[in-house]
Amino acid sequence: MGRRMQPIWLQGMGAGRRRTPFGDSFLGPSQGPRHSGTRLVMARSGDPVRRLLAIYTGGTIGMRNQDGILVPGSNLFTALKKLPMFNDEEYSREHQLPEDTLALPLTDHNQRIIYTILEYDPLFDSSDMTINEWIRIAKDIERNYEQYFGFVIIHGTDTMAFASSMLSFILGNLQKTVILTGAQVPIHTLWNDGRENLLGSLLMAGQYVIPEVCLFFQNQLYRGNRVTKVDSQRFAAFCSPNLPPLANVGADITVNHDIILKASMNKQLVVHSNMERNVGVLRLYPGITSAMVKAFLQAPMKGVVMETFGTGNGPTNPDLLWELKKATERGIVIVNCTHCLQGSVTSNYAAGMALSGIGIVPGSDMTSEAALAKLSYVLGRDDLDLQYKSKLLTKNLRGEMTPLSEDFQISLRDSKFVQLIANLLYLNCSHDLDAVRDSLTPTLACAAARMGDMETLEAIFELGGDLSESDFDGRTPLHMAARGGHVGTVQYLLRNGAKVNSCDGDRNSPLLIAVKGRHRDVIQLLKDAGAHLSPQELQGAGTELCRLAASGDRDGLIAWQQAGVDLFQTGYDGQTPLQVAEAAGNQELVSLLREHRIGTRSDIL
Ligand SMILES: NC(=O)C[C@H](N)C(=O)O
Repeated sequence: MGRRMQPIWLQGMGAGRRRTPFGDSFLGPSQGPRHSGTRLVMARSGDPVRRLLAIYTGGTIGMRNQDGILVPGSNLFTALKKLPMFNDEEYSREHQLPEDTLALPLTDHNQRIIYTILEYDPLFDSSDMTINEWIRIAKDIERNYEQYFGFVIIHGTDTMAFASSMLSFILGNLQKTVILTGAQVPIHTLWNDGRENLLGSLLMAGQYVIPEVCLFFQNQLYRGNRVTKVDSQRFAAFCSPNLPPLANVGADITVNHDIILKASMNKQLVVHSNMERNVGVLRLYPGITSAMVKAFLQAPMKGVVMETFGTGNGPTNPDLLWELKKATERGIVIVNCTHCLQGSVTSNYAAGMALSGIGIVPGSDMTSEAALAKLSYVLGRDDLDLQYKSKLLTKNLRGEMTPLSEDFQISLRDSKFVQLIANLLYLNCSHDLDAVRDSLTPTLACAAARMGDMETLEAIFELGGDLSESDFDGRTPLHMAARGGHVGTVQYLLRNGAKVNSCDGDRNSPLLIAVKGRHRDVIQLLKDAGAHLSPQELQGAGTELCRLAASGDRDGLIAWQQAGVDLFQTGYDGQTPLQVAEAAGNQELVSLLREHRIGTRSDIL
């Protein structure tokens, strides 16, 4: 018997070897080709294999013709096994690949890519896909995240732009390549686009680290939340009207490195499965009546993408505007997107201004698919209040929109400056900047919290920053928000992992800082979240209370009491605050403290 090799699929990534995708991301000049002057986001060659998971959900690509009708077709694996471009038979045999796994022939750069097919049962025409199926895909990616280098999702084209938009929001902190693809003509027919699309997707996902949800079709790799289906039959079925492709595949591959999102380093993949289902799309048309709009906006509707004319205009009919206004007042979030294929909503026209004046959120240059997905994601975030959700919708979260130009008009004293720096660090940096980012993040977050700037905190959090980390003085964003008395920010931080009793370099807890600032609402929030003053903080409390009593500082005393401190302890000289107030002749305070002592006015203090 000849010597048997260890199956190759047990080596490399599959054997549990961990690597940070970005550790391997950039191909230097000596390591391989550069294409068209762009820096490649390419996996370093020389690794024995790259393993991919191909999730087959259905769609025309695998369909079979039954009596002249196309129906979803199972067993894509067997079809691919017969095609040499998808199956290096000799290699598979020699390396004993498992039943559901195939190897591509070696790439031009000697990269071996093997892929496992996970076939859904039942398979779907994509017209039947819903948020439930997209969450299922995301969970399958999560379950298999460590074992695979990248992921290809084989999906019907009809709703693929919705799927790629939804998945871009469902999958948080993505560090690996996820590519959706499919076909206009089944892979089993002689002349089809399925082979090229699938092969291209496997090659891109197996060779490049592009930490985004992408869509590959007709030699172009697009950002998934920027695409829309524009042709029901031609092979060039998709376009990305407001963002160039991330990569073009021809004789050469050109990767548009500058626009590829930066991965959130050191963050775990998060599947946001709490997507709001009660969202919809309302396309305005000339003469639409207020009664129709009213009917559309009834419960259970929670969020609506409203497709408007041109740069975001709609009829100025007062009845219709009234219905929209009533809906926004009821808490329905409406995002204004243009029904034009290309371009952005602006506020150039009076008709557009009328819409923005009634609480409708401008959608910039988002596609309707992306806006719907974003609404579903943002409205599903139970940790945010409604006002903040509306604000978040105007922010660029996953590269789905070009930020509004006002976001770039910053000054050094403006909180937008902090936000811009955070964005630059997270979205555009090379890995040399990772260390800079890690050391600057707590400082940026503290600066934002000090200003009560929840937008920036949310941006930092969304981009993968940890909001519980302390700056060089040991202060956390919660300390800073408590100092500023920013109730909403404190609430937000507590919901997003802030440690309620952490102490800064001076051993002050957020609660003590709030007490000193007399921020009663913040004190209450912190107490409700389990905050307490430490023994060190309580040590000098008696003396501090006497000092407050001497200066007649009623609010100061109330703040200490609210934090759970007994007002009748003694100061350094054995006197109580009541005795000090008596000695100072402060009758109002004396009577308040007396009543407090006998229990009748404890509510006042
Ligand atoms: N080309 C296609 O895949 C269309 C098919 N009806 C689907 O979306 O599943």
